[in-house]
Amino acid sequence: MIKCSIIGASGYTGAELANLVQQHPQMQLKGIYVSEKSADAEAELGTLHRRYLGQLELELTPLATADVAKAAEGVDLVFLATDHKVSVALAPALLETGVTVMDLSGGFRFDSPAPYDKFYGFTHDNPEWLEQAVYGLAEWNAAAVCHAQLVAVPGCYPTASLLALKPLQEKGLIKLDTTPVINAVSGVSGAGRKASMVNSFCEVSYNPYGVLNHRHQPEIALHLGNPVIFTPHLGNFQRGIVATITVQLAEGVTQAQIDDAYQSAYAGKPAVRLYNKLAENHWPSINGVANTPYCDIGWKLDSETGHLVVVSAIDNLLKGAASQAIQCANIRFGLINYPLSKKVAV
Ligand SMILES: NC(=O)C1=CN([C@@H]2O[C@H](COP(=O)(O)OP(=O)(O)OC[C@H]3O[C@@H](n4cnc5c(N)ncnc54)[C@H](OP(=O)(O)O)[C@@H]3O)[C@@H](O)[C@H]2O)C=CC1
Ligand SMILES: CC(=O)N[C@@H](CCC(=O)OP(=O)(O)O)C(=O)O
Repeated sequence: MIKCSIIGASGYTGAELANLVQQHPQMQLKGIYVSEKSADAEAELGTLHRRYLGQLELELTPLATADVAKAAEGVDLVFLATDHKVSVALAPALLETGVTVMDLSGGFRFDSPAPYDKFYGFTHDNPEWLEQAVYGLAEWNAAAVCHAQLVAVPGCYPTASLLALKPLQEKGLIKLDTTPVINAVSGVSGAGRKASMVNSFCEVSYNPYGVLNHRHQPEIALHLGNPVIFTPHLGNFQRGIVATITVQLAEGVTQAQIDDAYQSAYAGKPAVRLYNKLAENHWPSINGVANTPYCDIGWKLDSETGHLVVVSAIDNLLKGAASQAIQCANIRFGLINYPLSKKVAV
């Protein structure tokens, strides 16, 4: 049994994680934490998130930053489901205890501090751990995740975008010096549980935001190895992301090469479901992935112009956060592939 604790467990991704850890046949949930002065301190998780009423009965323990090492006592693995700045503040003391850390924030997704000043609005003061952290895109980085003490679980939009684009990039199918264009829409849970004007019910519309300056643009570009134009949109639904991506292919790339790129990249990778065997008018959708750990990918080539449209869909709280963190933990500790293993019911 891998013993786990979760810091930030009352939030949207933290609660999903708590549920997945509790259901995991080879994991044990030892502690769930919130900030020192949290309004939710001592509450049962199932009373905050009623889907889990009577199932998640552990109480949320308040944790002072200075005492964070307590969350590592007697456990093998700590999940950080906290804001970027909080994760950067908490991770070093946890790592010093020798525990493995899966961080769901963007606090360790880059290999240098520079993007933090420009895109995150704070100065990163831990370049050593930035260098050591492994980017946890589970289908692509398993060999490195296997040995990592600190895993930076990718952002939700980057997960959808990278899983769609990497098969093309790795096979050299994207035309040199061109920039894939990613238009993506996310449900409101992507903004977290804390109330704000932006995610207030009456304010949410369908609109772009972060145009040409969203922090996921450099994250996608870094881990793809190609610049991208990324435009996120806020949708008036709870959870899920659909990314519609337009790519200019290299001269002469055929349908067979594209199909082969996706099939060979994701053979034996049950979290990714390919739509090319479905009828032409079937595309990945929010309904197809919400509340599931899957990434669905479909594509269509315009053979006259060499443009490819790729559509990728995930649940932002699962494949975009909690279930991808569990996939990384499974890889790191050699566990069964829960919740994707066919032997275990989800
Ligand atoms: N929502 C999403 O779709 C995705 C989110 N992420 C990232 O995952 C992280 C968590 O996101 P999300 O679940 O949405 O966030 P929420 O705002 O829903 O939850 C944040 C959690 O952190 C707790 N917290 C805040 N400060 C501290 C602290 N100092 N010590 C301990 N706990 C603290 C909060 O509780 P309290 O304030 O009561 O203490 C709460 O439990 C973020 O970095 C986010 O960017 C990544 C991918 C997708
Ligand atoms: C709808 C919404 O607000 N989404 C969030 C992305 C959430 C996510 O992926 O988190 P990271 O911050 O950990 O990268 C945003 O655009 O900021």
